[in-house]
This record gives sequence, C-alpha cells and structure tokens, in this order.
Amino acid sequence: MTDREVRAVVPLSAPPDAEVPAPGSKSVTNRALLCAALATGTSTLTGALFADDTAAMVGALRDLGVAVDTDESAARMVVHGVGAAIGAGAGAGAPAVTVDARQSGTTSRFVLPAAALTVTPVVVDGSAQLRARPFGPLLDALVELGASVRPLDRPGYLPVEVAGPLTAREVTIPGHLSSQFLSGLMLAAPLLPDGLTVRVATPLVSVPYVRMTGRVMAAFGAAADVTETLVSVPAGAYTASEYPVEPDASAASYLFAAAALTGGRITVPGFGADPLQGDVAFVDLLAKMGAQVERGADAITVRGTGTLHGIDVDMADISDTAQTLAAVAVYADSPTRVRGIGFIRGKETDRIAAVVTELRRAGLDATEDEDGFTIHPGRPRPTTFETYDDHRMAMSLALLGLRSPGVAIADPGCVAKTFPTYFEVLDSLR
Ligand SMILES: O=C(O)C1=C[C@@H](OP(=O)(O)O)[C@@H](O)[C@H](O)C1
Ligand SMILES: C=C(OP(=O)(O)O)C(=O)O
Repeated sequence: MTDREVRAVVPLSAPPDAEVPAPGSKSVTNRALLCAALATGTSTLTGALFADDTAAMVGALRDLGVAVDTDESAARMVVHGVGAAIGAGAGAGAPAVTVDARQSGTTSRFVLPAAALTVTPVVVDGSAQLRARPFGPLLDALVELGASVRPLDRPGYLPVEVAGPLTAREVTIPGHLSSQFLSGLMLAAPLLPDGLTVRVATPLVSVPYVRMTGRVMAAFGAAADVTETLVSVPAGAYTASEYPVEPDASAASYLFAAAALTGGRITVPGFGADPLQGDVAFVDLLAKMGAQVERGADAITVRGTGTLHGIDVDMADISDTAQTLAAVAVYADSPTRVRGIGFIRGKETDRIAAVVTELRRAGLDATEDEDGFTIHPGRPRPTTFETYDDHRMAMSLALLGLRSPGVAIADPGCVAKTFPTYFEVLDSLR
C-alpha cells in the first residue's frame, strides 16, 4: 500500500497583490456542451473548463454518439451536434450503452433526460460517491413523462437504465433537494414534441443555476420562461453557436477569500457586467464582512482591509461557496451563522458535518445546525485536514494555511473535479 498524499500549505510571507485568472465555469461548460450536442451543426466553446466533471460530460456525449474535439491548451471544445438523435445508436432492444458520469452531479442529472429522448436504452452510472447521491425526483419525473426507468441497484439511485420517448408535456418536481433535476429536464425540453411545463412543488434551492440554464439555452436558440415555481419551455430546436464560457465563480471564491483573509488584493478577470453564475454574489458577503469589493465590467477585485466581521446569512442560492465562507469566518471578530443549506448534506459529502468536524479538528469552535453551521473565530492549531473526496473541502481548508502555520490537506488530488491546478494557483500567490 502506498502512503496517501498530504499537501502542506505554507503561510504567505506577504499579502498577495495580483491578477489571477480562474478556470472556466463547470456549470456553464456542462450546459453549453449538452446544448451544443442537442443542436444540429458544429458549435465551438472557448474558455471551457478542463477538469474531471467536464471530462465526464464529454465522455457521456461521446458514448451517446456525439463527436467532441477538445484542445486543452486552447481551452476549446468543438461539438458536432446530433439534435434529438442523441443516444439513438442501435435503437430499441439494442444492448444499453453505459455512460459513466464519474463524480459529476451536473453530468448525470443533465444527461438522464436527454438520454430518454429516444427509445434506445442508456445506463447512467457513476462513482461510489455519485451512487450515494439522490436521483429519485428526477427518475420519477421521467416516468411521469413516459420514459421507462429501470433501477439497476437501489430505486432512486444510480445506476439506472432509461429509455424514451418522453411524450407528456407537464410534470411536477420538488425543488428543495437539488436544482439540477429541473435544469436537466429544461435542457431536454425543447426537443419534446409539445415542449414542457415543470411545476416546482417545494421551495427551490440553487435558484441562480436554473436561471443560468435558461440563459445558456437562449444562447443556443432555445426559449425558456423561468420562475421559481414554474418553468415553461416551448417545443423547438437548438442552433449551433460560438460560445465563450465565463470563468468559474465558485473557483474564484477561494481567490477572493484569500485576499479577504490575508489583507491582500486579488483581481479575477473575465466576469462580464451580468455574469451567469449566482456564485459571484459571494463577494457581496465578503463586503458585508468588511472587505472592499469592486465588481467592474470585466473583472472582480477584492481587497482585504485587515478587519473581518461575522455575518448571519442564508446561502441557499450560492451553497457551493458556504465552505469558503466558513474558512473566512475563522478570522472574523465575531461568529458567523450560515443558514438555508440543509441540502448540501447530499453533495459530494455531508458538507455541513464535514466542515464542522474539520474546523473542530483544528481546535476551533464550530457547531452544526440542521440547515447550516455556526463558526466562532479562533486560531487553528497545526492540522492535517481530511477532505472526504470533496474538492470544496480541500480548496476551502487550504485557505487557512495561507494565514495559519501547520496546515496540510489530505488527498489534495480531489480538486481535479473542478479546479485541477488549484494548488499551483495558490502557490502563485507567493
Ligand atoms: O446546476 C449546476 O450547475 C449546479 C447546481 C448546484 O447543485 P444543486 O442544485 O444540487 O444545489 C451546485 O451545487 C452544483 O455545483 C452545480
Ligand atoms: C456540488 C457540486 O457538484 P455536482 O453537484 O455538479 O457534482 C460542486 O461542484 O460543488
């Protein structure tokens, strides 16, 4: 057995003052890839993310008969769309194609409805971690819409075999577990014979991601009318597009947090005046805590002021940045309470339990609430943090090491899910 990898993070000797590019957005890349696959003609994505989650989507599309050419050094992906014939392969009764969504929630939840557009059976599977995440509401919706859904292990979980066609025009789903079920249905909806109306029966989490879905669809020529309780998509078609992917706002949260907690300045270029990602609002929380924030027309800058105050905040819209905020909260002068994020117990790991357990491991006072956590300021003692195969645990806890000595991150390779160069980028702040 080989020793597992542990990566030390050494405190910065001086506050950073830098412009730091972030990788392309995972959420936008995976939406644009699927819209391009469902279009007819050739689309080109620039600024695309090359990471495990987008490799999962590219692999899934190829398995479903879509040619995708990638050039990582140019951050470019070229997709030869096949329209509604996605996954049509050998037709009804043929042996099912198996798609491996790896650890990717977006890939699995977005591909399932698209794979049910034709009668050809498709199996969607993933890592052990993804097999533990919920799929029930999406699978129930597909059945209601006319698909055949055959669980190959536990009902409501991967692996599952789906076959179309989808014939109904209306369905109701819960919104409180994940917005990805709704986004997945929306992405396939223009290719349904009568379009689709989705009613959202319980309060929708991660709302900005659903609006993002509508906006990426629009860039590929498909309409969607989006509210938090009702989404309507008329029948139509996707058109091929030249599509620039914006930088990843969740990835950028670590860079902005680094500036806030070290008293430095970091600018992340490439965010337009009206970004698609709700997670850009993370910087507004840093501003509430005491950092200076400039949201310009083509970049966002955060300057730490040396003072940070605790806040009480609902992060249901931007929960991927909750762990980042927990790291910043350690250096505030009063406690921070994060609410509204009970559903992140169903992500890569139970993120509420994990963040509280790890901060306590470092001797800090942190408590778990049903729908969030409370972090009390303190000085972390030298600690090797566990990361639970969760990229966001690794990236958030590493921030503590920029300011406090003795921090190390176990299994740092898990950052490959969305930000493979993360530790090199942190090192570039030195
Ligand atoms: O649609 C998306 O791209 C995402 C939606 C969010 O998930 P939930 O809707 O499950 O909260 C987010 O956490 C995930 O990283 C990406
Ligand atoms: C929850 C996440 O990813 P996904 O649901 O797409 O696997 C994430 O990136 O934090």
